[in-house]
Amino acid sequence: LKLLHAVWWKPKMIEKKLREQGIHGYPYKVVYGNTREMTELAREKGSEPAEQPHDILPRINPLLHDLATTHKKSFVVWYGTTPRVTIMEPDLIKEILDNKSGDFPKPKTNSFTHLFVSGLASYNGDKWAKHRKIVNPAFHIDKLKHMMPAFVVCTDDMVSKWRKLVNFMGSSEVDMSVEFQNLTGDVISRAAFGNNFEEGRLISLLQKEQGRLFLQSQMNISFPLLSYLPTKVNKRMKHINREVGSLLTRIIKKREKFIRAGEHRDDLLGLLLKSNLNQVQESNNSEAGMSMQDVIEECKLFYFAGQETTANLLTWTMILLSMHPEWQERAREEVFRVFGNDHTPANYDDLNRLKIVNMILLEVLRLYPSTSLIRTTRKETKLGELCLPAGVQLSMPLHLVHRDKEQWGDDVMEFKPERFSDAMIKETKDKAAYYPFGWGPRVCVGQDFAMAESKLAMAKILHNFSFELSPNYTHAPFAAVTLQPRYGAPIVLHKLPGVTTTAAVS
Ligand code: HEM
Repeated sequence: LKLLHAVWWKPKMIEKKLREQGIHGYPYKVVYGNTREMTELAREKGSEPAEQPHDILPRINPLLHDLATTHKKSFVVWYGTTPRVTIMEPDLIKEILDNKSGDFPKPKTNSFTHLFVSGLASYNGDKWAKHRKIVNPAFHIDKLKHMMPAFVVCTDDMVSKWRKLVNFMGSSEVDMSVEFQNLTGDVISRAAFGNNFEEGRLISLLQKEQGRLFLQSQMNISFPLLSYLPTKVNKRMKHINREVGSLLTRIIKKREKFIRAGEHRDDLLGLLLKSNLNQVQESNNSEAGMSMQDVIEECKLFYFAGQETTANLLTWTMILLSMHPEWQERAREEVFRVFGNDHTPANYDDLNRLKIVNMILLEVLRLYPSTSLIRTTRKETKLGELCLPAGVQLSMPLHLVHRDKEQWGDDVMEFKPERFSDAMIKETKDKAAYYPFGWGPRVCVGQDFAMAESKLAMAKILHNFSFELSPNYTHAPFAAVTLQPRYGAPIVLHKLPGVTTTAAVS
């Protein structure tokens, strides 16, 4: 009876309540929900060429596209027995993301997901509040300023390597998605672990493999129980989890020893441990701080939350600037105008002078953001005029809302960085029609970190190279937590005339 209730009665009741409030979708099917339709539609329409390159939804999620075209604002999709209601209206999105009383928590993650990622991003309630309070100070702008040398070293390493390739061949084809995964992994390793950079790099590689295996395991949406069986993939994931755990334990213990000896380092780990210690001392309560396991989870999260997201932002920026060479030229002209022939940005304040580069990054984040923010209802909850039953997931898909004609106008599918001029940013600031870094109390803790890293990398690349899409590039974005180019991002780099090696890399 319990099983029947869970797989038939409960979903049917929720479906009825949603339908009564005008929330429609594909009908619920026992156990599978709409996963079969999703797979079939993806197979059927997923490879159809897009009319406009940035009109990507019909390809990446044909079911969502179909429902959004028919129902416009709110509709439901069944992931197995879980209903997921899509919310498109900025006022409602703001109500959900701004909620401070815990009415819309993040969905619970299972023990298998914890192998890959846990920490701040998946907690709710008091645990989230405690961790957020401790993690926040480590990402403060004043602290970021001290991390700039780490960003500069990693970016210079990458640019020097490219210059060698280009100098040798005249021009060179590089897969940007691979290069930027390496760059952002190195930046986090250096910014987080300073002197323990090499161990950090190993963690980065292992976490990258863990991400790939996790994604592979999630592809089995038709057989979700596979996640729990001792398959080769699952065993490897458990092994990586242990390995990363012991690497991080060693680094953290070493660092705690230094702190006890009065020696402090201003990298993310040092700042996190210091903030943790302050919290315990101020409240005179050891429970107010994080445990060793908690710190390990937060460090792992830095890789998951900060590596691929930033690598994607940079990868799509290179692709879009290759598709729109007039903007590539405008951005390069700005970099040379602001810094001259012999310099590139070297500190945090320098980066604020790059207005056009900033506009470009914001427009790339509009068109190619992470996929969706998800919250849930634990009890019957009011949202605007709606009364949502318990157990409903709420999805706020960035790639859909960022492409809503009502919010952005008829040219919504066009790449137009001028949308993000200072005046326009002010006008749309309070409207949750643009939220690439989330919104409200759970807004991305690393957004200034990511923007600084991306502006620096783009400034140095523009200062050294011109670039274009390789004939081997196929525009096929696909959604796997973040939006990625399915077949990589091969781009041809050309040496800029008249730029000397030392000046270019300095
Ligand atoms: C372009 C790069 C990035 C993008 C697009 C991005 C996007 C986001 C978004 C949309 C959220 C909110 C998720 C939600 O509300 O469900 C988020 C949260 C978060 N991000 Fe980022 N992020 C980026 C870079 C980073 C970096 C570099 C770090 C750290 C090194 C980071 C750490 C976090 C953490 C810890 C959270 C969880 C915050 C919380 O729940 O309180 N992110 N990010």
